[in-house]
Order: sequence, then C-alpha cells, then structure tokens
Amino acid sequence: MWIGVVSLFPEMFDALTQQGVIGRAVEKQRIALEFWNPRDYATDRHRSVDDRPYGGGPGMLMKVDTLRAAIFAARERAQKATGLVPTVIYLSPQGRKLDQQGVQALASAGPLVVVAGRYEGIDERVVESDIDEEWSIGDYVLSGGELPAMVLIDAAARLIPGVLGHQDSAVEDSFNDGLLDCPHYTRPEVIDGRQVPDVLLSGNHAAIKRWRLKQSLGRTWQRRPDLLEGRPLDAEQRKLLNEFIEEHAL
Ligand SMILES: O=C(NCc1ccc(CNCc2ncc[nH]2)cc1)c1csc2nc[nH]c(=O)c12
Repeated sequence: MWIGVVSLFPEMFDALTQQGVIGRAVEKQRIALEFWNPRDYATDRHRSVDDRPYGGGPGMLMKVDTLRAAIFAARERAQKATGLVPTVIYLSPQGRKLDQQGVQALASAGPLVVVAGRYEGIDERVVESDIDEEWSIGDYVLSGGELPAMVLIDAAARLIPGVLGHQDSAVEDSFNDGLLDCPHYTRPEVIDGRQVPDVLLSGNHAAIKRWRLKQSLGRTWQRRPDLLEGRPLDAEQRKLLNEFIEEHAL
C-alpha cells in the first residue's frame, strides 16, 4: 500500500514508523510511507506556511500556495510510484466519522495522499479542488490532523495482507467484526482471589470458542447495543446471546 502524507510535522509520524506492526510493514515494504512538508515549498524569507482568514476572526489557515504545492508533489509521486491516481484524504472535524467499514474502504482504495491540517484548517476552495474525501476520527477537538492521520494509517495498514504477522488474529478480528471483544486472561490463575473462568482451563476448544463468542455477544448487548442493530445474528449466536441475557437478567 502506498501512502503519501502532507504535514507540517512529519517527525510526529515516527511514532508510527519506528516500531510495531506498521514499522515492520514499512521495513518489509508492505507499506510505502512518504512525506511532503508544505514548509519546504515556502519561498518567502520567513518560510511562512499559514495565512490570515478573509473576514477576520481568530486563528490562521494553512497557506494555500505551499499546501497545494505539497499536495501536487505527493499526488504526482503516487502516480509515478503506483501508476494509479491516488485518493486524496483531508483529516478534518467536518469529515465523515471514521469506522471499521470506512477503514476497509480506504485500505482497498489504492494509493492514498493523506493531508493533515493545522491551525483552523484549509481554504474551502482547496477542499473543493484538491480533496476527494474528508474524514474525522471523532467528536472531540484535537490540535491538528496528524494524530487522526496516524489513526487512519494504522487502522488501514493492519488490513493489508502480510502486515499483521500472526494472521489468525486478523482472522479473529474478522470473525468478531462488529462485536466487542470477550474478556481475556493470562497468568497467574488467581489475582486477589479472582480466578480464571474454568472453561478457559478446560482444554475443551469447542467450549472455549463458544464461551468467547457468547461473551462477545453479551458484552456488545450490554455496552454497545447499537452495534447489534447493524449486525444480523445467526441461530447459534441468537441462542448464545439469549443464554447470556438470562444469566445476567437483574
Ligand atoms: O484537524 C483536526 N483538528 C484540529 C482542529 C480543531 C478545531 C478546529 C476548529 N475550531 C473552531 C470551530 N470548531 C467548530 C466550530 N468552530 C479546527 C481544526 C482534526 C482532523 S480530523 C479530526 N478528528 C477529530 N478531531 C479533530 O480535531 C480532528
């Protein structure tokens, strides 16, 4: 997967590339991550990258000419590197809320150019002319688009074949997709008098699989019933959930 990042703070993305799953994927060239900094296109003495808003008001906007130069350079590189026209994504509080379905779509959309804003954002005409999709990661105010861009890249990269070493966990994800995870346990067997559920010590893998699915269904019902609305249950899952509800009926 080829991803170009337009950001004033490319060094922030070291958090993504220096370690972990994504770091290894970049190293193994499963993912190509390249950066363009609008400041590198500044021509004035102060190398300014922000500009004042028409109509006045607090805050600044990203300077149009340096931002567009960086977007064009990233887009051109994407085409040279992949032979495909990239989808240009702008992270913004006004964007579509990112969820796993959106991540799946982005992961299979070919090369991406991801634009991370700073200040109060970017000129609306740049959104209209150069941006294909606007995405937000949630309804809370952050200081810029870099953390949202890293969230998007991390989530999308995990779906690229070969990025996740232990394939089964990716399969698990798909198996549980749309449900909350079940409780997990590891050594010691007792913590402050609290024991590990017997089924997990039984070695009965069918019973363990059943217990985990039941817990996922039950927890989703308890904590995020909205997730169940968009997800049909088969007969077995319906049965397990009903058992859970009966066991937890107050
Ligand atoms: O660039 C981002 N944030 C920086 C930022 C925060 C606030 C404002 C505008 N503030 C004035 C205002 N707001 C409402 C009315 N008037 C502009 C830019 C960002 C990208 S994706 C994302 N997803 C979740 N949260 C985020 O903040 C982000």
